[in-house]
Amino acid sequence: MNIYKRYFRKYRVLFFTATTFVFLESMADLLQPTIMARIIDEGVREKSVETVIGYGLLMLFITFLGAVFATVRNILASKVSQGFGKDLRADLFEKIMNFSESSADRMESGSLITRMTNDTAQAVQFVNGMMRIFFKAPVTGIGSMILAAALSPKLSIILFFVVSLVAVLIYISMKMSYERFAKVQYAIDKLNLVIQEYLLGIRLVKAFGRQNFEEEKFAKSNEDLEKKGIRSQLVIAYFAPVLSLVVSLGIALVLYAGSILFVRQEIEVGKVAAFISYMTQILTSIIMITNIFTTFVRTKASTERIHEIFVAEEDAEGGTKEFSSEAMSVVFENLSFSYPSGSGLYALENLSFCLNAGETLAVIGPTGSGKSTLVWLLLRFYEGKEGRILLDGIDIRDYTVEQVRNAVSVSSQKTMLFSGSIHENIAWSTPEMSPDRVERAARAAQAEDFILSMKEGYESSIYQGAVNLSGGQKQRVSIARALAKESKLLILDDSTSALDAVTDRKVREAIKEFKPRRTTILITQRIGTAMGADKILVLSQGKMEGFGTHGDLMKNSSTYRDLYVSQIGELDKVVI
Ligand SMILES: Nc1ncnc2c1ncn2[C@@H]1O[C@H](COP(=O)(O)OP(=O)(O)OP(=O)(O)O)[C@@H](O)[C@H]1O
Repeated sequence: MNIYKRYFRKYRVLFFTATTFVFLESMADLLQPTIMARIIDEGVREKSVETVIGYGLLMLFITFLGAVFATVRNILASKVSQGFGKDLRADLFEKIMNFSESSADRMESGSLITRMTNDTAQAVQFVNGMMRIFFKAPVTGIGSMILAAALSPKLSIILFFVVSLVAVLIYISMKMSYERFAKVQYAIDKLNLVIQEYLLGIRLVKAFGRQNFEEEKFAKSNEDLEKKGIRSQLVIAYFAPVLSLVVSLGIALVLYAGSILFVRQEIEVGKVAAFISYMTQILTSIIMITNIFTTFVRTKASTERIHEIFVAEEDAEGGTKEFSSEAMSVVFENLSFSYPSGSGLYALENLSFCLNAGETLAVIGPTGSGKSTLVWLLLRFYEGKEGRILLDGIDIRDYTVEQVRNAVSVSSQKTMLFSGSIHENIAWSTPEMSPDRVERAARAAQAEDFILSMKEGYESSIYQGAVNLSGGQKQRVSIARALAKESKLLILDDSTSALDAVTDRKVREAIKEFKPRRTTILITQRIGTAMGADKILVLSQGKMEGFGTHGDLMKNSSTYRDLYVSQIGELDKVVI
């Protein structure tokens, strides 16, 4: 529950004011039965109308005060709990933004959404309840016990047994609830994931006629949630009637014992009535405490899930070195890396190559050979296990993560555009970017024609998921966005795969014209794209199969030659 501490500090004044009002409200409640006893014993029994009216008015006044206190504490409780919820969600969001890739791989997005919404809502409810009933129940309960004991020590013996029995029942129900509630939250995670996956691939699901399969998957998760939900509520379903039964038996016993004491003239009628009233207050408080414990148990499970986000690994920080040159040299020295969540096999193994500042490197290799992994390492999403990467001759870990990412622009394999205008998407790295730069980047990415053919040109909207653009159009906007960013290293990760060969060539030529001295890495499966680069790196199963110019590789790399033959034609027609 440590995560509440920092927020508690911020809201402590409002929190204490609210609890003060809760305390005052409880006092008002506690006074009622004693005044009632006076009305019966001093007013009704003595037939004194003035006494009945006097105490009656006092009772009304105290009730009114109690209502005022309750209103104030409700307002304050809402303010504090909603403010806390807003702060908690903001902090969680910030933390998730700084997640290391390993953390992001580990926590599925469906689970993160549940934690950000359901679990925080549970925490908000807990904080709200803490100020509304958490203090009220113990104060009213303990106060009632003291006043009841003062009224009749003998009847208090029955009270003691009833309260003890109820406390034991609550303890057992709490133990049973915790595990079940945690399972409910994980079932919600799973359901969210199924929904999310379906929504992301909705067209594919329909195209493959897999609706039935997806429906079944959803139904299974939905049923699982239903079962776990029922199991978690069964605890309350079983225990609530038992508690009510114990409470009713207790009241019956007090009435019975009270009547015996009354006959023996050891107690007055008003006092028995007040005792029953206090007993009801005590038992209501205990029921409230049961709710508190249920909320507490649920919140404990939710808090642990929120806590997991807060302690997740963040992007590594680094040293303080700064980039000096205009373009960036890139050196890999015996670098090996395997994904923390992967099979344990190296995604890149003992990789060494050197790319001078301003040069273009093409990385080619079959699928799964480690091409994208190289990009993630250059962006410091992951750290190499052995060996090192040098940027401008300095170990990548000696720069801050922010510096490295500022110096690199990337157009990734999975094109992702954001809802907003085309201009906003291209100028995404620098919102105040001049329209001229945006248009130049669009021209270089061969995107201007289709942008201008749209009704509102650069101000045309991109809908969520960029559903109103074709695959090739999305890729071109994504390339323009990478080009427009002021960077020293440009990485295009298979980002011209949806373009025809002519447009692909035009894009490559324009990239160099746009910023001639920018180091560029082109990741590709196409030999035609790789051929024109200053250097080509051939990867296969994470290992370097060749490195050099097109001519060098045609002589020395059988993998490269095979790729060439498969894509371009027979070797005897090849001019090396
Ligand atoms: N997040 C990840 N967690 C675990 N393993 C991964 C992860 N990403 C990639 N891998 C594994 O690392 C290896 C290299 O993957 P990578 O994406 O770098 O290949 P690639 O050459 O870019 O492939 P493609 O051309 O298909 O994009 C593959 O075996 C892949 O299964």
